[in-house]
Amino acid sequence: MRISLKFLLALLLFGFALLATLVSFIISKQQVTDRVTKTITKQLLNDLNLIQSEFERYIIYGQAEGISQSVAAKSSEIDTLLLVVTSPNGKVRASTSPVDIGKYWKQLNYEFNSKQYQRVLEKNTSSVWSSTENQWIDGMVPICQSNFQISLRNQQCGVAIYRKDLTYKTNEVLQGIITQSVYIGIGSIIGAIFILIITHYLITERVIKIKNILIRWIGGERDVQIQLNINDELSDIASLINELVQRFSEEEEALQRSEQLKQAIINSANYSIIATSPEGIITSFNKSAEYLLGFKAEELVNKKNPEAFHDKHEVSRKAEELKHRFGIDVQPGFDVFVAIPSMGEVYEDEWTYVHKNGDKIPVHLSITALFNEQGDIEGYLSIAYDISAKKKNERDLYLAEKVFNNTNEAIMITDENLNIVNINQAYCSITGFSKNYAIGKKANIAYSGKHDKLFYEEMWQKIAHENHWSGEIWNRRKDGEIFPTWLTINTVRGKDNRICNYIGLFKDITQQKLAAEELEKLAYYDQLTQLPNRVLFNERLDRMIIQANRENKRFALMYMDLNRFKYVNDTYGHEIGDELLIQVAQRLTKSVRESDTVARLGGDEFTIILSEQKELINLNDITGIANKLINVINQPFMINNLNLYVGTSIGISIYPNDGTDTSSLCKNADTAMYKAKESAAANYKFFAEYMNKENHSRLELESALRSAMKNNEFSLHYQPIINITNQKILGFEALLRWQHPHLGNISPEHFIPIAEDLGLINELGDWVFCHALEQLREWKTNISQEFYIAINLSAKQLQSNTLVTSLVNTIEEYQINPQNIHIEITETSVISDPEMAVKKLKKLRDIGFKISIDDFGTGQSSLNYLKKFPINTIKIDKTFVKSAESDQVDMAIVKAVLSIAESMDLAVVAEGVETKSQEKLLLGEGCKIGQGYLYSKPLPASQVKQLFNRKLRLVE
Ligand SMILES: Nc1nc2c(ncn2[C@@H]2O[C@H](COP(=O)(O)O[C@H]3[C@@H](O)[C@H](n4cnc5c(=O)[nH]c(N)nc54)O[C@@H]3COP(=O)(O)O)[C@@H](O)[C@H]2O)c(=O)[nH]1
Repeated sequence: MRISLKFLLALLLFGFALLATLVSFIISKQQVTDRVTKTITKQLLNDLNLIQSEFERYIIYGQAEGISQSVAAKSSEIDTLLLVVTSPNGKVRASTSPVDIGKYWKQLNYEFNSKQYQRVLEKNTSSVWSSTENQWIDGMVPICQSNFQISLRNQQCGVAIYRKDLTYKTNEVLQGIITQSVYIGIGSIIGAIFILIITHYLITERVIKIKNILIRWIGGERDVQIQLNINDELSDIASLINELVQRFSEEEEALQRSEQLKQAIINSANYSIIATSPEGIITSFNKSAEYLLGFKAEELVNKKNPEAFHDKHEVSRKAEELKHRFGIDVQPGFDVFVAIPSMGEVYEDEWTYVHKNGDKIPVHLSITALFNEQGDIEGYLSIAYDISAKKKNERDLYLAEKVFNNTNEAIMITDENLNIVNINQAYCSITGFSKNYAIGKKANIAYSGKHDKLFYEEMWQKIAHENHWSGEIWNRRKDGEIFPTWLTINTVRGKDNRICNYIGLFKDITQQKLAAEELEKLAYYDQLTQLPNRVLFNERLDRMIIQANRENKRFALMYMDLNRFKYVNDTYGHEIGDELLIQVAQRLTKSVRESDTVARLGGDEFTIILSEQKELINLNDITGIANKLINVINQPFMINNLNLYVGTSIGISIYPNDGTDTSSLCKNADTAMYKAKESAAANYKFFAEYMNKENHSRLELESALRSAMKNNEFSLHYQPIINITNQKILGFEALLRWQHPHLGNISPEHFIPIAEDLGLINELGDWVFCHALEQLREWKTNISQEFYIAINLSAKQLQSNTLVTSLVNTIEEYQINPQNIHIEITETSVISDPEMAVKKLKKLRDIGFKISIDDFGTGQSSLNYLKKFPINTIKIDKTFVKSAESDQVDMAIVKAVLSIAESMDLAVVAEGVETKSQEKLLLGEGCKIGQGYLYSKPLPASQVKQLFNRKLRLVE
C-alpha cells in the first residue's frame, strides 16, 4: 500500500497532537485524583476530629440529640455521602440515612471495614481509608461517653463513621482538566496544521518537484534541472541530483554514442552479424545480413534460428558431421550451431544460407558464445561472409586446371624471363617435347626459323604495350617438322604491374590452313577454270585502283565474252562447253603476264586486269594484247576430236580515264564489250563517252516505249515478197514502225530488244499480230489475189506460254486461215531452248501456220535446225545477198542454202534484193522468191493496194 508523504506527515502530526492531548489528560487526571483524595482525606481527618470532639461533648453533656442534628446537618453537605454514629454497643445512634438508626452497624449495607472499626475502638484513634475504586473515603473516629480522666479502658465508645464523596470533587477537577486537554488538543492540531503547511512548502512540495523532474528525466527529457528557491539541504540534494543526472546523461549519451558507433560498425561491417539469445531467438540482424539474406531485420528479429534462413537438410547433415567429428550428441537444429561455442570455443565452418528469394549462398560462418560475468551464456554471435566468389574461384581454378590438362590446345607458361615454367599435355603431344625437357628451357624451344627478326620484334612490342598478341606463327616439332600454329600470348602482371608470367596458347592449324586454302579457293577461284572469280577479281581491281592512284599510273581493264559459246554448249553439251571454257582460260592466262589478272565472272564472261608496269599505259600495247587475245581465241579448239570455233568480243576501259572505281570501270568495259559485239568490224572496242550517251538514249527510249502503245505511236508497214519468175506478189512481211513525236522514226532493230528487256514484247507482238490479221482480212475483201502475211516473232515471244493460244484466238477472231500466216523466227531465238522451240513450232505448224527461218546464216546456223525444226521457208540474210556478187564465200553460202533447201523441199526467200543483177544471180542459182527494195520498200497499208495495180520494182 502506498501512503503519500503528505498524508503520512499529516497523520503523524495529528496523531501526535491527539496522543499528547490524551497523555496529558491521563497524567493530569491521576494527579488530580491523588490531590483530591489527599485533600479530602485531610479534610476528613479534620472533620473526624471535630465530629469526635463535638459528639463526645454532646454525649458528656447529655445532649445526644445534638449528635443527630449535627449528623443531619452534615447530610446536606454536598460531598457527604454518609455519616453514621454508633453507640458503644454497635447500634446506630445517628445516621444521615434515618433508616439506619437502631440497626447494628454490621447490618448496614455500606461496606464498612469491620477491622478498621475494631482497630479504631481499640486504639481510640481515627482512621481513614479510601474505597477500592476511589469513589469515596471512609473515616472512623471513636466517640466515647466518659470524660478525659476516665481511663481509656473504662471508657465506652461508639464510632462515628464518615464517608466523603471523592467522585464529586474529582469530577469537578477533571472537568477543568478536560477543558485544558481540549485546549491542548486544539492547540496541537493547529500546531500540526501549521507544521504541515510549513513542511509542505519547505519539504513536500519541493520533494514532489524533485520527484516530478526525476519522472520527466526518466521519461527521456534530458535537459530538465531541479531548481529549488531555498538554499537548504533539499536544494543541496537537488543540486546533487542535478549533478548526478548530468553525469548520468553524459554517461548515457556516451553509452548511446558508443552503442550507435557499435551499431554503425556492425551495420557497416561487410560481414553478416546475427546475434541470438541462448535459445536461438534472433535478437540482432545487421545490414549486411539483410543484404546477404534479403530479409529485413524486423522480419527475422524474434524469430528462431536456424529455421529462418537455413536449409534443414544441411542442418541435419552438419549435425551428423559434428557427431562423427567430435563424438557429441547434437540435435539437428540450433544445437548444431551452438554445440561447440557453448563449450567456449569458436565454431567455424562453411554453410549455405538460403536467401529470401530461394537462392543458395555459400558462406563462411563463425559462431561465438557470449558469456556474462558469472560465466553464463547470454547469447551467441554469428558472423558470416559470402564465399560465392571464393567458391567460384576454387571452381574456376579447378576448371582451369582441368582445362590446362585436358585442352587440345598447347599451353606454355613462362616466367618473366621467358623460362618455361609449365607446359600442358597438349603441348607435349603437339610438339613432341616432354615436360621434363621443356621446363626450365627458354620459350623458343619450338623456334621454326621461318619468321624474320622484325616479325618477332613487332610481336614482343605488341605484347609489351597491349599485353596480348595473337597471330599465325610457324613452330618446329621435336622431330624437326615445322607446322603452322595460331598462337595467343597473354601477359600476367603482378600487383606492381610488372610482368610475372607469359602464357602462350596455340593450336596446330595445319588442317585448318589446308581447309582455309581450300575454302579460299572455293571463295575466290572459279572451280571450273581455276581462274580468280568475281570476288577475287573485284578485290584485285580495288587493290589495283588504290595502287594506281598512289603511284599515279594507268591500267586497262578488259571485259570479254565468247561468240558462239552458247551454240557450242547447246549443240555439243555442257561437258564440251566446260572443256572449251577451260581451254579458253588457259589460252588467256598464257597470253598475258603473270602480274595480270585473268578472271572468269561466270558463263563465257572473262576479264583481264592489265597491270601495266610503265608509268603511262601505252594504248598500242593494249591494242596489241587485245588483238593477240582475239587471235588466240579465234584459233580452233580441239575437244573430243571436234574442231570448235568461237570468237571473242573485248571491251576495254582505262583507269582513270574511263572510271576511278571498280563499278564504273567494269560498267564501261562491259558497255564497250557490247559495242564490240555489235560491231562487225573489230572484235574489241575501247570505251568511249558516246557509249554512255547511247546508254542514256536507251533509257530515254525505254521510258518512251512504255507509253508508245497507249499513245498510238505504232503502225505496221508491209513489204512484198515476190515471185521473181513472174514478179507476182506472194505475200507481205509485216514490219513494225514506231513514230515518236520527238525522236521521230525509231527502228525496230533498236526498240524490239528494249521491248524484250522491259517485258513489253508479248503485248507488242499481240498488237502486231492483231493489226496484221485485221489488215489481211480487209485486203482479202478488196483484193482478189491470194497472198500471205509474214509476221516476225522475237525470241522472247517464242518463250511465252500463251503464244499458241493467243495466235489461235486471233486467227479465229479475224477468221484467217493459218495457212496464210508465215511466222518468221530467227535462228538465235531458238538457241536458248531448242526443245521448247521445236514443240511450239510443231504445234503452230500443226494448226496450219507456216514457219520461216529469218536471217538464215547469220546466227549459229546448223543443219540440225533444218532437220529438227518444222520449217517451211528459209530466208537468206540480206548480208549474203548483198555480197554474193563480190564475195565467193557468201556466194557459196547462198548456193549451199539453196541446195539444202531444195533437198529438204523448203522454200527459199532471198532477203534484201536491191538490184537487178542480184535478182538475176539469185534466179540463176534457182532462187525464185525475193524480197527487197528492188521490188518495194516496206509501205504503209494505204499504199499497198497500189502495188497490185501497177508494176512492181519501185526501186531501181
Ligand atoms: N519481232 C519483230 N521484229 C520485227 C518486227 N518488225 C520488224 N522487225 C525486225 O526488225 C528488224 C529491222 O526491221 P526493219 O527496220 O523493218 O527492216 C526490214 C526491212 O526494212 C529491211 N529490208 C528489206 N529489204 C531491204 C533491202 O533491199 N535492203 C535493206 N538494206 N533493207 C531491206 O530488212 C528488214 C526485214 O528483215 P527481215 O525481218 O530479216 O526480213 C528486222 O530484223 C525485222 O525482222 C516485228 O513486228 N516484230
